[in-house]
Amino acid sequence: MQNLLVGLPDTTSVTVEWAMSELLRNPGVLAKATEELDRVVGRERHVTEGDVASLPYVEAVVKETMRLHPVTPMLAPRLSREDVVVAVPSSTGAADGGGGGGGARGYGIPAATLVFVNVWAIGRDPGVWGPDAGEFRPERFAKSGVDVLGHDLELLPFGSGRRMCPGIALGLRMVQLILASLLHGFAWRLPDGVAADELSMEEKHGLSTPRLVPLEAVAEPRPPAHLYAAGAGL
Ligand code: HEM
Repeated sequence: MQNLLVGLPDTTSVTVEWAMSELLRNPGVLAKATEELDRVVGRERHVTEGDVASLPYVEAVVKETMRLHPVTPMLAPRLSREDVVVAVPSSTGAADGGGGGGGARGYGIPAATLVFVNVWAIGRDPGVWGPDAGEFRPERFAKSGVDVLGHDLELLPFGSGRRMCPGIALGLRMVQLILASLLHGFAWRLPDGVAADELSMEEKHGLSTPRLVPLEAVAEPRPPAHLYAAGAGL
């Protein structure tokens, strides 16, 4: 059933809308991403897919968005095939596991248990991300090497293992390219009278987590007017 919930339009647009929301609430981050685009792409042409690999700060913005706002807060359910103890660092205060791991510290999970992995909670856990876990700070990825490819278990917006998202390459590339194009093509601000700290960040809870209320923002052209003609600058 999970593949009914995911796919291109919803997953990518939900992620881009959260990214834009965070950027509008964090003008310093928005300015830094825009500066990177001006430096790498300039203002005389549009962003192309080939530019994405040269935009590490935009990539970090996407990762930070996926950390705080994973499209599917719970991964597809798993069923444990055997007794297992999931080891955890002692700082989390987990009890001794009783699931067949010889008393190792961790969580004992008996065979045939339905397991839900809450990536939303993992992404906001100060025990994993530090005391600023609730802040939108793409810089945290500058030197960390943590990626969204399913190997780093603290960041699993596309899941992990055999059932991880088969659309990851397309989905990731689309989010990066759409976001870069929006930031490069327009100067963004909140509507008059809406302060950054007043912007609603409430989520609609369900199998996916879009914004509760649609984002409203004002866009003004940045590059020269002739680039907005159909097909120009590509
Ligand atoms: C930003 C974009 C996307 C995100 C964040 C996303 C996220 C996810 C997640 C979290 C899962 C569950 C993985 C697990 O439980 O380990 C999933 C599964 C899946 N995704 Fe995506 N997805 C995205 C884009 C796409 C695209 C573009 C496609 C298809 C073209 C796609 C097709 C699927 C399918 C078919 C599954 C079910 C796989 C299975 O159950 O074996 N997704 N996705």
